[in-house]
Amino acid sequence: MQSALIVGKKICSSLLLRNWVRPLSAASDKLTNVEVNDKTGFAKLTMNRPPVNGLNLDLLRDLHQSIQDIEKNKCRGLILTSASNTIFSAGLDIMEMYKPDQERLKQFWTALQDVWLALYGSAVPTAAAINGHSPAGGCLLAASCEYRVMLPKYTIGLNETQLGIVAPKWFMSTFRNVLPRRIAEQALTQGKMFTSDEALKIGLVDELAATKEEALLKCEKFFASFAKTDPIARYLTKKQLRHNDIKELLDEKVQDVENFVLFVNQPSVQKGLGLYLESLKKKAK
Ligand SMILES: CCCCCCCCCCCCC/C=C/C(=O)SCCNC(=O)CCNC(=O)[C@H](O)C(C)(C)COP(=O)(O)OP(=O)(O)OC[C@H]1O[C@@H](n2cnc3c(N)ncnc32)[C@H](O)[C@@H]1OP(=O)(O)O
Repeated sequence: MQSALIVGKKICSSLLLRNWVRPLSAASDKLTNVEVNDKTGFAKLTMNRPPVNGLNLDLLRDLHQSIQDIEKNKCRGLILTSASNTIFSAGLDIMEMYKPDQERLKQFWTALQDVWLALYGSAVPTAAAINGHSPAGGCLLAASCEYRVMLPKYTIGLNETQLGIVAPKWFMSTFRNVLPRRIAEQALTQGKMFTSDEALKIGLVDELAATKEEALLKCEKFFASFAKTDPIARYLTKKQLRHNDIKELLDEKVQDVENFVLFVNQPSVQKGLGLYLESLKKKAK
C-alpha cells in the first residue's frame, strides 16, 4: 500500500495507534495522504496522483485502504480533498479502460465499487473540500460524501453521456441522494458539467469557499454540527437512508463488473475512448 497515515502530523508512537500507522514507501510514491488532527479527531484524506488525480487501480485501492483506516480508528470526520491546486479528480483514469488487460479491468471496477461502498456507507461523517475540477468519477466521490464545499470557478458533474458512456445505477443513485429527482435526471441525461455557482444553486454543493483552508474549515464546521448527536444513532440514521442504494450494488456486484467489462470492450466504446484520450492529449499540447 502506498498511502501514509499521519496522526497529529507526526507518526504516532502510542501502542493504541501503532497498528494504524501504515509504513511509507518512498514519499514520492504516495497516492493518498491521511492526516488526523488529534484534538478534533477529524481526518483529512488527500488524493495525490498528479497531474489530475485520475482514479486508476492503485489510487482506488489506496483510497479504499485509507477510508477503512479512518473508520477503524474511529475518527470523528473524514474530509476528502486533493493535493492539486486546480483538480479535485479528473474521474476514472481512461487509460484503465482503453485497450485494457481483462483481469486488471475487473479489478479496477471492483476497486471502484469498494471505494464507493466504503465512502457512501461510511460510519464516520464525510465531507468533500472540492478544490478543483471534479468531473465524472471525481464528482461521484464528492457526491458520496455527506457535505460538499467547493472553490469558485471550477466545474463538477457526471458527464458520462457526453463521453458516450452510461453511468451505472449506483452513480445515479448517488446523484439522486443529493439532488431533486428531476434535476438529477436532466443533469445525468445531458451529462452536464456545472460551474461552482451553478452547483451551489442546484444543491450539488452545499457551500462555496474562497480558499482550500476555508473549505476545510467549513467541512469541520459541518462535523461540529453533530456535537449534540449520538454517533451510533447518527450512523444508523444515515445507514437506513442509504441502505437501498448500497444493497442494490451489493446484490449485483458481480453482475455489475460483468456489465462494465462487456460495455467497455465494445468496439464502439473503445473507439470513443481512444478519440477522447487523443483530444485530451491534443488539448494538453
Ligand atoms: C444498458 C446499460 C448498461 C450499463 C452498464 C454500465 C457500464 C459502465 C460503463 C462505464 C462507466 C464509466 C464511468 C466513467 C466515469 C469516469 O470518471 S470517466 C472519466 C471522465 N473524466 C473526464 O472526462 C475528465 C477529462 N479531463 C479533463 O476534462 C481535464 O483533463 C481536466 C480534469 C479538467 C484537467 O484539465 P487540465 O488541468 O487542463 O489538464 P489536461 O491538460 O487536460 O490533462 C493533463 C493530463 O492528464 C490527462 N488526463 C486528464 N483526464 C484524464 C482521465 N480521466 N484519464 C486519463 N488521463 C487523463 C490528459 O490527457 C493530460 O495527459 P498528458 O497529455 O499525457 O499530460
